[in-house]
Amino acid sequence: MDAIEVRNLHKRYGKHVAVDEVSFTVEEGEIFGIIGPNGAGKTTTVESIAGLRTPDSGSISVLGFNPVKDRAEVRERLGVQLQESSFPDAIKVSEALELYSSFYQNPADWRELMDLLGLTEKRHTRYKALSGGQKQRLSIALALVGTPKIAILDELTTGLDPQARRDTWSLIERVRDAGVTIILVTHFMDEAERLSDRIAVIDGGRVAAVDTPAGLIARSSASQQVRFRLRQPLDKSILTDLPDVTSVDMSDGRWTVTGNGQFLTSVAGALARAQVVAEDLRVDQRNLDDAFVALTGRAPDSSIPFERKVD
Ligand SMILES: Nc1ncnc2c1ncn2[C@@H]1O[C@H](COP(=O)(O)OP(=O)(O)OP(=O)(O)O)[C@@H](O)[C@H]1O
Repeated sequence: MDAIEVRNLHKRYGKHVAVDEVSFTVEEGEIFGIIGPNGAGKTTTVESIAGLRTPDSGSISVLGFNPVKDRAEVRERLGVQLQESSFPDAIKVSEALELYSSFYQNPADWRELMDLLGLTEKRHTRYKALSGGQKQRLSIALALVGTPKIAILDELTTGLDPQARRDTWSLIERVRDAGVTIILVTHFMDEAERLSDRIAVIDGGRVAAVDTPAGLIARSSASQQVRFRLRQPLDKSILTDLPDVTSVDMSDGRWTVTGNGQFLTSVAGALARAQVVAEDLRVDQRNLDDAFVALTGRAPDSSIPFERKVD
């Protein structure tokens, strides 16, 4: 069964169309990534799924419920970590978790969650005194405290240092393994590629593509390169004649072969047949960044600063 079905979602702010006929489905138990340039309509889309914004037209089903009409049912089953969580400055970590858990019929053990998110030492600390990373982890804990069937995580690791990001990724995988369906909105291509089962690329309010990370990468037309050195001489035509090889350059003993499709396998086979050994071999892999550029014409925004965790 689909956990979420979004059909022809449309939302405008004044004259500005923020979301334009967006459709996709999220399967139960998957991590569904949403990526796209700034202002693409990602937050508007996920906040509509959570019932926090009312679409102008289109339909949304969350586990069979309508987020606007069946608000209580959706709230009980869907947890949201919003981009800018704002809590009273004076509230303490444990108080926030206890308070939020009281909103749900079947809450998680908030002390366990606090421990899982590495916040136990900070349980008596007031919200305003938390570091950016700690605030972020608290907002994740609050999204999970209602034992939701679906969690929406918007900018999951923005503000976290590299180690804390990796810890958070492991946590999210554990949450998914426990059966929670996750929608992950992110600016980080490595995060989307590592965590998502499928990804929707949203650009200018429209869905540009929905596919697995590997499927999106395969769609990007960018070619791949392999570089190596050869001890023995090699007739260049052995490589240029290979299928899928588009160019071969050699200078200072360093070879650069560009191609697509299965060209790496053909190059490796040709070198083996010629009985030459490649040294210092380096493959420039295509990744989700390339797919993002191919689909949106823009480079992903990787300039979001992170804040050092102060523990
Ligand atoms: N409440 C609002 N009132 C007016 N315009 C809005 C409002 N919320 C969003 N917008 C505009 O709608 C468009 C989509 O915004 P949205 O926040 O959904 O995009 P986003 O993809 O989440 O962007 P970002 O990655 O920067 O968070 C943007 O042009 C934004 O300026």
